[in-house]
Amino acid sequence: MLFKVEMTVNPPSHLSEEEFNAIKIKEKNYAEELQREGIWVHLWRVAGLYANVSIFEVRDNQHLHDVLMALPLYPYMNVSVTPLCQHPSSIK
Ligand SMILES: O=C(O)CC1=CCC(=O)O1
Repeated sequence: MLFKVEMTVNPPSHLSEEEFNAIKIKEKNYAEELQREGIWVHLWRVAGLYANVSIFEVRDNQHLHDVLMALPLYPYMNVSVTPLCQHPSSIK
């Protein structure tokens, strides 16, 4: 199942820069692992914003939920999920 996931990061004011940077390193490692596994299929920065647009390929809704809940930055993000299906004019 394919999903578009939009994430906007809201850096918390109660963490030091060092503490927040440590979470960002964990997020990067987790994102790279999911990309290697073929789960995080696309990861794009939204120009001008601390936000991304991503495509996830997962087994089912529960799998997507588990993947997103495990994001180290999850407590500091607004996340929006949109289910995708085949477009009738797509040649893929
Ligand atoms: O910077 C972001 O958009 C949040 C994020 C997702 C994966 C990652 O490494 O950072």
